[in-house]
Amino acid sequence: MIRNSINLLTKKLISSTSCQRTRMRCFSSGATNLVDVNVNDKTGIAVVTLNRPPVNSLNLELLTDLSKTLDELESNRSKGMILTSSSKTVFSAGLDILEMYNPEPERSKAFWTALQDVWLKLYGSPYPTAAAINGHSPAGGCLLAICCEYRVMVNDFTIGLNETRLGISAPSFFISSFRNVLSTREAEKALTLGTMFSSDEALKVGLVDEIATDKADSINKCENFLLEFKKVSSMARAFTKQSLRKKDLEELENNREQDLQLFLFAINQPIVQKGLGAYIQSLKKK
Ligand SMILES: CCCCC/C=C\C/C=C\C/C=C/C(=O)SCCNC(=O)CCNC(=O)[C@H](O)C(C)(C)COP(=O)(O)OP(=O)(O)OC[C@H]1O[C@@H](n2cnc3c(N)ncnc32)[C@H](O)[C@@H]1OP(=O)(O)O
Repeated sequence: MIRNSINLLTKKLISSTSCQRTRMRCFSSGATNLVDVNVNDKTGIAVVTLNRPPVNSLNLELLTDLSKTLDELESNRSKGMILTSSSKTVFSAGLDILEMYNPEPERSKAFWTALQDVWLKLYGSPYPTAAAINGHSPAGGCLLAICCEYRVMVNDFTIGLNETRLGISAPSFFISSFRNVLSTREAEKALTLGTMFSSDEALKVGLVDEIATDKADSINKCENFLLEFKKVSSMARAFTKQSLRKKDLEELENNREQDLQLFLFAINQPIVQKGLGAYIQSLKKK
């Protein structure tokens, strides 16, 4: 019992010493630890790192961890969040296709509900958000980035909502957050074609705000953006952001069940299953 307490104390001391060195507080989001969080004590900004190798595909567990993290940031009155990835080449590969292929009814419901939760919390967060996009960011990966208020993308990767290329339509809340960033004209063209933009193309069209040379540079640039809010009342800032995004947020809030049923209906269509099966095979053959 005493030895256990000493072990616990030693572990706490070691972990607090390593965090002090970088003036960071560390906390993990929950049981499965697929999301790491480091809060800079000086700025109050949290770097949230998706950590589900190999490609951070968004499955139920990762979405649940991310959702809990967003709750913690909100209840801790976070000064800001930078979303990034532990992978060297992928920000997030989007929704885990295996969650939609041969779906198990209860799990698919929980999966989609968790995605809705993450979107509502991230898109509507009272604290400022930025994405340090340090790798490819297709579909659901792009969704996470466009929920944020600012995007800095490392060169030589791709980003976009490519759902039509998989034979599915981007759900309505994907579309509304895309239109919050791009003009309706650009959004329509990119969504219908399923365009994946290079970093330079994404900058040109306004899908990202800055280009970075590497991950550290992207985090630095996101931090500079978030620090600008030091001069602004956080209440006024949050109210303004949420007013601008209110219609989109209410659209999903008021139609969650309908959106869930549409998803379940769509993924259970034989033609969608066939397409997803072929897509999984093509990824495996690469
Ligand atoms: C009106 C009706 C509306 C209703 C709508 C209904 C349904 C729509 C619902 C949702 C919309 C969908 C959103 C999505 O996000 S779908 C996912 C889209 N994602 C992609 O297309 C990306 C696919 N992946 C890639 O292109 C590449 O993997 C990469 C990200 C560019 C990385 O390339 P890299 O070469 O580094 O890795 P690998 O390709 O070798 O992959 C490694 C390993 O991971 C597996 N994998 C990759 N992506 C996914 C994924 N999204 N889900 C699950 N698994 C994935 C890949 O198969 C490899 O596995 P292996 O076992 O071979 O190691």
